[in-house]
Amino acid sequence: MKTTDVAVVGGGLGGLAVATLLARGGRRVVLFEKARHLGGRAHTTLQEGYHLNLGPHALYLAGAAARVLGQLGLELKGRGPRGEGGFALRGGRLYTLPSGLVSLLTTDLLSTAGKLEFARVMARLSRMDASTLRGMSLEEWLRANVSRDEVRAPVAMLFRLSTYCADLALLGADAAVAQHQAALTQGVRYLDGGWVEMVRGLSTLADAAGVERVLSARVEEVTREEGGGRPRVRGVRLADGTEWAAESVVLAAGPHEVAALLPGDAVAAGWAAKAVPVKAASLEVGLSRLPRPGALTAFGVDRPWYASVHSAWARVAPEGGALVHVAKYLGERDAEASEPELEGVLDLLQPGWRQHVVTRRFLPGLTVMHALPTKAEGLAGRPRPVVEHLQGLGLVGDWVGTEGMLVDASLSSAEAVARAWSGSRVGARAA
Ligand SMILES: Cc1cc2nc3c(=O)[nH]c(=O)nc-3n(C[C@H](O)[C@H](O)[C@H](O)COP(=O)(O)OP(=O)(O)OC[C@H]3O[C@@H](n4cnc5c(N)ncnc54)[C@H](O)[C@@H]3O)c2cc1C
Repeated sequence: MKTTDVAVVGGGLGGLAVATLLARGGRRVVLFEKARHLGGRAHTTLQEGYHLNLGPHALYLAGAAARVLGQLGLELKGRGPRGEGGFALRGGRLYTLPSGLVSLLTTDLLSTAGKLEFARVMARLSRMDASTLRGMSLEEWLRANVSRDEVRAPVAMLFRLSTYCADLALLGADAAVAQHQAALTQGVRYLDGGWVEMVRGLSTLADAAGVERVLSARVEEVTREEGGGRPRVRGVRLADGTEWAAESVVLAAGPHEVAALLPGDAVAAGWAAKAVPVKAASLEVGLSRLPRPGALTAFGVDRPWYASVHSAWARVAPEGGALVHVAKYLGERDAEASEPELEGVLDLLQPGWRQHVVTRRFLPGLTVMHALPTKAEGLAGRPRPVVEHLQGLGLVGDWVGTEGMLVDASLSSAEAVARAWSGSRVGARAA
């Protein structure tokens, strides 16, 4: 049997980050990834010179991921929108936003009274202590705090944009407001070369720290033993039968995968049972040129749509070409999207785009986040990164820990596991 100090299951951004942090702390770390390549949902495909992420991806510069990447020493190039070329989309019509989303105040999208209320709500949101909103859904918060329907719709649109969630009746207001504040404080960055650059950067740092990686290696089960009252991990067993002994195991995968790796574990089964995933449909289009160079983003106000010319800010298309992402935020009310529906959004933003298509891809049901922080539980109710009922087990992912959503939660939980296990031998066995 092979041995290591820590076995990390999952080679997405969360698994790579936790493996690097633990290896830098002096652990022997082996990372197992079932796919042939690292990256998970941060994978980017190079198609005809266009760098296609799995849907539109933006790094929140004030979020936990940017903080952890900075601490690791990873610099990522790219830029984010500064408000130019933006439109609100309502009733099949585009409304110009002369200087970005704040300029909802200057369009004819809202009445004068609506503009005043919108400004008041935005100011209030930026100052709020999000943790006081625990137990309330975002929809309840909107109903209690925004009196006009014409204002509620664009405010809801901003929340969809920063959280990816369309189910505002389920989404906890604490998590949503914290994410909205992170998105607005310093804005976002689209990455040159796509999110695979983050994967490459982290994987170089992991190599330098001495992490051993095993690709095409599906872990089938976390092996366990009774240990003086509380059970503890013993290692992992791979699908090909190979066993690794490890003092600790970090599962950097989704809740259903985690439950499958821990058969008979009622706590893990409970995490999977209650997880409400956040889904999106995505149409990516590589164009030889943009028919309307000044039309760069469209935000759906009455429909959960979003379109953005990422190549206007990041190097993700060949010289002269353009990469456009169109997405639909899926939820209970709008559970599906068709390709023609998303094409229709692009028809509004970039009429004539069909004549310039070089490459395209439609992905109807991507999992953006494994579990949305619910009204009942909020961020505080998510599973903890260091698991209590099974010694030596850590969890990393966008459904774990008390900080952030999306990749911010993944990297925050990676940091929390590494911090908790630093200093002493990770979950060391009793002598
Ligand atoms: C359309 C879309 C848009 C997004 N936009 C944004 C955005 O704008 N901003 C943002 O912050 N985030 C965004 N995200 C989310 C972001 O991509 C994820 O939060 C992040 O990539 C998650 O990383 P992870 O390592 O936690 O999980 P994953 O990337 O899912 O990695 C898990 C890995 O574990 C592996 N694995 C699972 N089970 C096993 C097993 N048994 N054995 C071995 N390996 C296993 C998988 O193959 C996978 O590689 C978006 C996601 C999508 C889909």
